[in-house]
Amino acid sequence: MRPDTPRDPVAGPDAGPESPYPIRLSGPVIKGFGRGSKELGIPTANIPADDLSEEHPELTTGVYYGVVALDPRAQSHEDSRNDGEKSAETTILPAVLSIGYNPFYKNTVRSVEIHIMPQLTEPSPTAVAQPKFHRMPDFYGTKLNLLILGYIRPEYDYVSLDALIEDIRVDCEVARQSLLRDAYQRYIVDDDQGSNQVREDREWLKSF
Ligand SMILES: Cc1cc2nc3c(=O)[nH]c(=O)nc-3n(C[C@H](O)[C@H](O)[C@H](O)COP(=O)(O)O)c2cc1C
Ligand SMILES: Nc1ncnc2c1ncn2[C@@H]1O[C@H](COP(=O)(O)OP(=O)(O)O)[C@@H](O)[C@H]1O
Ligand SMILES: [Mg+2]
Repeated sequence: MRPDTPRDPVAGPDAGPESPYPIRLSGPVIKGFGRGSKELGIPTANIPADDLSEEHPELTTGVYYGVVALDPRAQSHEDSRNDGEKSAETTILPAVLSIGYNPFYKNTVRSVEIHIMPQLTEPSPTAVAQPKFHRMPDFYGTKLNLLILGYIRPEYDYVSLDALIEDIRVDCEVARQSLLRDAYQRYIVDDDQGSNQVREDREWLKSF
């Protein structure tokens, strides 16, 4: 059960991601249990977790923050004349995610669930007590690239659905404040100050 202790406003070192981060994950967006939007009002894009134990044994269950990109070609499907061309612009967006068994729901299989947040230049919808979590048009089947930049907390069970929602709201704020630091914003905004490694990670994020 969640301990009754105050939450830190940021997670991870100010100087930037520390080993083993950043960690790269990618996959098509698949169906989950359909609870995210319906029960919690928090949509989460689920990607397959099958190869996680072999490919990333260092990724323990828990809540993380990072950045994501969605394959822009999936969004411009109708315009098939452009097929194969990478003309559409890829946007990098902030994200908060959970990896694990959702102890509140007692899942028997591990899932990777990503809640995509609005750009950091927009006001945060989760800074208030009655939040409206960010919602985009559905993008099932679209390939998603995720760069995990830091760890926030372990997964917990909760006394109520409201307590789970409130903790995820705080996760969104922790992720946002963590990503607003210079060394992390570089993964979202290309300010020419990033190292070669940051540039490589950004290139990877945008490669579909
Ligand atoms: C940032 C974040 C933190 C979460 N933390 C927990 C947690 O501590 N315990 C838990 O049982 N589920 C946690 N969840 C998972 C939600 O319960 C999950 O998103 C919900 O069950 C929706 O599942 P679905 O995609 O299969 O519909 C978290 C989800 C997110 C996005
Ligand atoms: N901000 C968002 N973050 C993640 N997914 C979103 C967001 N807005 C809309 N979606 C869509 O909602 C779907 C997830 O909703 P959810 O209720 O968690 O269903 P599921 O159980 O199938 O994962 C995603 O697959 C995606 O298509
Ligand atoms: Mg989901």
